[in-house]
Amino acid sequence: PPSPEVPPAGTMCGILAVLGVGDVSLAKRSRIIELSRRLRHRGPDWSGIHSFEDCYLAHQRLAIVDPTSGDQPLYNEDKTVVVTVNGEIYNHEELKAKLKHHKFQTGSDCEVIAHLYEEYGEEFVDMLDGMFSFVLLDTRDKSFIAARDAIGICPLYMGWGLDGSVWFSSEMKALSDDCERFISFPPGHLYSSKTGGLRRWYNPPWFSESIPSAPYDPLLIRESFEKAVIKRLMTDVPFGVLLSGGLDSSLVASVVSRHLAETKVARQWGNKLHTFCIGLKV
Ligand SMILES: NC(=O)CC[C@H](N)C(=O)O
Repeated sequence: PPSPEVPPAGTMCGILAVLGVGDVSLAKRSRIIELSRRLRHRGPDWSGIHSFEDCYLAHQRLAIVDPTSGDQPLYNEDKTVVVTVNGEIYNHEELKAKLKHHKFQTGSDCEVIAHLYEEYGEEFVDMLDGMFSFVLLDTRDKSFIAARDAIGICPLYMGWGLDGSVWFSSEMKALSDDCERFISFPPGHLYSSKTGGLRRWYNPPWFSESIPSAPYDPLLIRESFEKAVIKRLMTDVPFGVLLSGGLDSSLVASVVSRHLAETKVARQWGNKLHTFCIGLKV
């Protein structure tokens, strides 16, 4: 799992989805926009909402990849599949290469989710390498799915309204007042409206092992660590590293500074690494 000291790029963005609310009034829409605004601090760059009958998908964006055209919700070609995502899909380019006959409308890493769903159905979640929480609505049969990354880096909550509606949100504050009951969405799980239940999509072989048996291999640890840091440099906007003063954040900063010059972001913003520390005045 990534260190919490990895730059916060992508840990923000706010999503809110309300499905099957049985109310298509303007008042309901305004209420949902108002609730989505409670997540504004998670994404100052854009606010978006898509409604289809009595289903609403809202987004507050902190733009990381393709800031100019990647506003959300995102869609498939004919806009029958709608998706609102918080997260980063690190292998989006490889996945796009598998979807040659699909037309992409944005450069967002997250758009791939709508097209993968069209191609593979809900099983596609296992193909994503990244951190994410998302809600996807298939307007053709009014079904929806929601999923959270393997270890729950991106937050997600799920709630149920008295009117039979199902809610998802990045933070509890957008659903606590309108839901009769709500839960923290379990990491590595997927909710599908078709089956009406949650199931674990993340099933690595080591889940069933009681004692991990790989021999100690420092070179492998080093390579994996470097790879994990490098793939998180996928950004079109400047970023920094939070230094805690400990070993982990120093290692992250040293790997980043060695690889910064090769990144897309360095060509535009320069290859000087910005670091931040938090201090207390006593
Ligand atoms: N902050 C986010 O969750 C970013 C979402 C998406 N990857 C983007 O760049 O816009």
